Amino acid sequence: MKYILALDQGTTSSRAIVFDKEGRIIGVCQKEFKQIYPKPGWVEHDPVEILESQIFVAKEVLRKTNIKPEDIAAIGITNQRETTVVWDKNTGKPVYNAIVWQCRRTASICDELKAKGLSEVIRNKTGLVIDAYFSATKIKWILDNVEGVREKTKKGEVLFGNIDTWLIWNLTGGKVHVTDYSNASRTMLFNINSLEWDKDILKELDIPEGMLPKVCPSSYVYGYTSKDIFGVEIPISGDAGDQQAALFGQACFLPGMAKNTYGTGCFMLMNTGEKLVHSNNGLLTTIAWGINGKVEYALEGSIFIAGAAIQWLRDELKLIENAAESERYATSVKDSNGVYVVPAFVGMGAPYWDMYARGAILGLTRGANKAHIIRATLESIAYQTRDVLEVMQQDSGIKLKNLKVDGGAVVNNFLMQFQADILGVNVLRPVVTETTALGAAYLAGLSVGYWKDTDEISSKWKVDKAFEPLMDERTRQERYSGWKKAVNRVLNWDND
Ligand SMILES: Nc1ncnc2c1ncn2[C@@H]1O[C@H](COP(=O)(O)OP(=O)(O)O)[C@@H](O)[C@H]1O
Ligand SMILES: O=P(O)(O)OC[C@H](O)CO
Repeated sequence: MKYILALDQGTTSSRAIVFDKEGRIIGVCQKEFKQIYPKPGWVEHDPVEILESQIFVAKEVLRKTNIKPEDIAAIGITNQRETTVVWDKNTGKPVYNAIVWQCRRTASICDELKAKGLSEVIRNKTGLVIDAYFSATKIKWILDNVEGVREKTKKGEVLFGNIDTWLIWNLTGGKVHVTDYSNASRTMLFNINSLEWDKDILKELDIPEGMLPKVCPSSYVYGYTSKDIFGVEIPISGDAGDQQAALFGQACFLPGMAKNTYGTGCFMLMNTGEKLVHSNNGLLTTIAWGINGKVEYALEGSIFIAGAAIQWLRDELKLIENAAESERYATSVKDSNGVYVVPAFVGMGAPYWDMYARGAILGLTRGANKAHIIRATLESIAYQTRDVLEVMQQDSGIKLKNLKVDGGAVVNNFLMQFQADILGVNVLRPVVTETTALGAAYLAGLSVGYWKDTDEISSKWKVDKAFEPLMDERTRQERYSGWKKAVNRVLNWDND
């Protein structure tokens, strides 16, 4: 057996990547799917389209690379996290569209939980801040609002899963209903101390435990693909939320090691080992992975909109034709001319946690042009990362010298250089930037003996380019304080 197949089900596209034993990419296939916005602030996906696109790219990458399914030693799954699917166990059909992590429809349910004084309890149990981001209130919304679903739930006919669970269930022909520790820790229903679904929270939200998947390690044989998909049964032996998978793919195996992934959103995670560190500044405590009989934790700063702001420039404002063009415009001007873009399109995550913040362009003067707005949009990704890095250093007591980066937007050299400048920290871009898929492949490969251990994996990490800070300290502080001022203007905007 020569290869591992990683299925990376992201917010905007499904990807399948084949890796060899050196952790090199042998082939990639990607398919975008529909984003559904039924109302302002609401975001949905069609779970069937997600499944079909994922199976399509998996078959297509094997076809393109001429690799036989027999030569795939194992499949690793990684997924956009929190996104919630509820389906009928008998028909296999979703009872509603997937409610996406970015969706704000359950903000009022969260407000009620906060008003009941549950913030502290929920933080201690789950490591999370009460927010519409997580699966718990999304499940409740479906049970309360989709006709007939609560009845079916009572009869045990309905299952819940995040996208990993939905894929594994379907890939195994409806046999296996599981998730892993990292995904479970994003539901706001999982007790990260006792490693069990939390009965008190389930009761509070009126969610029956029977519809939840079994929680397993992240590197583990969950089941086998049904024969009608690839013609052979392939073990599915790795599963992790995409941000935790990226931490694994970046070989951040030791406490204090951190990475930042620039995709639709931006997610910085720092490994804290077997120690569960609670943040006082708006970071999340989350499970990094469960492997080798133990669970390890991470601190996380979640930024909701990063690369998605570049898609907004392309699709809504039509200022650019493709994402790569943003770099050309940004470098065509010497700075943003005082313009700040705050892309709080779905509220703001860490460290602000404001469900009611909304986006804005600030600091406009008559000289402000398209290039300045494009540049300011890219800069907003770097500023948000600084917001998170500052509290990460405070909460962990660790001063980072280097930040490992990955994800679709790190090809943008302007963004990476500006990031190093605004942080005052070296930014290290590895050769393989598809680190999410790589992490899922590593988790899958470890459990079937394709790779021996994490030392073997660490030896494969290689830097492509190191971006060193060039900006002087005074400029850095001036620019950053402008950002803080801009953020203050948009907080709590939509809370009438
Ligand atoms: N050259 C670029 N400059 C800035 N952003 C980019 C560039 N290329 C891609 N992106 C952004 O990266 C994101 C895609 O990254 P990816 O890791 O595939 O995301 P996801 O897994 O969230 O779907 C998109 O939001 C896109 O706008
Ligand atoms: O799809 P991505 O890569 O933007 O990741 C989304 C995150 O998992 C949301 O928590």
